[in-house]
Amino acid sequence: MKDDIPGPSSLEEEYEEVILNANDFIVPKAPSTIRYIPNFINEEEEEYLLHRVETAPKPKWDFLKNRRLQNWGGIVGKKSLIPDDEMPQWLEMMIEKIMRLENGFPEDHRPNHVLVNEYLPGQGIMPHTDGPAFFPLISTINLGGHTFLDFYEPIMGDDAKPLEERFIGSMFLEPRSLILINENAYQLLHGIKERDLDAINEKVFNRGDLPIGMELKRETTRVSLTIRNVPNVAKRSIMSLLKKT
Ligand SMILES: O=C(O)CCC(=O)C(=O)O
Ligand SMILES: [Fe+2]
Repeated sequence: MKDDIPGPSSLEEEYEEVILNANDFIVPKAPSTIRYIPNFINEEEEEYLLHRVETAPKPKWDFLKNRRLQNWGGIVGKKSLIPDDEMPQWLEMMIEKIMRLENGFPEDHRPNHVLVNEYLPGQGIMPHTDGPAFFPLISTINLGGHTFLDFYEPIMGDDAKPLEERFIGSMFLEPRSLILINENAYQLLHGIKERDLDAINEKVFNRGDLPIGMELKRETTRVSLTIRNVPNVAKRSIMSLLKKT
C-alpha cells in the first residue's frame, strides 16, 4: 500500500496510544475467522525486521528443500514447547504490538514462539494445519513480497476428495500486513502454491475492488513471521542445559 493511503499503522505513528480492535478487520467472505490488517507495520519497521532476519546468526537458519526458516522461542514438540534462549528484542517488539490488539491473544496466551519463513519467488509451503500444540490462533506478519495463502477443507472421515476439490479460497497477503487465523479457519489446511505469478480471482476473499484477472508477479523474496503461543512449556531438558555450557 502507498503512503498516501491512510492505514491503521499511519494512525498509530501519530497517536501511539491508538488501540486497534482486531475484530474491525474481519474478512467477511472468508471462513470464520480470518482477520486481515493491511499496513499493520510501516516501511521502516518492515526494513528493520527484514534486516534482522537476514543478519541472524547463520546457525539459526534451517534449510528445507524449498524454503529457509528460523525458529525462535524453542522447539515445538507434539504437545509442548521446549524453550530456548530468550526471544530477541526485535521479535518481542512485534509480539508486544500484537498483544496491544483488542480481541487478539488473551493475556495468558502471550506468543512465545516465532517461526520465520523465507520464500523466493516460486517457493511455497504444502497445505497443512498447524496442529494441537499451539493455542489455536495464528498471527503472521508479512514482509517483502506478496503471496496468496490458500485454504482447503481437511479430510473428514472417509471423504477422500482430492485436495483441489477441497480448495475453499485464498487470502492475498501484502507486505506489512498482519493476518490472524482462528476458530474454524484454524482447523482448515493452509498452504502456498509454488508459482511465481498470482492472479486475482473470485476466490480471493479479500480482493476488495481489485479486478478479476489482475496478475501479480512474485518478484521479491517474501519473509513471514508466524507468531504463536504454545500453552505447554516443558522444563528445560538436560541436553539443552548442557549445550549452553
Ligand atoms: O508463510 C506463511 O505465511 C505460512 C507459514 C505457515 O503456514 C507455517 O509455517 O506453519
Ligand atoms: Fe502453517
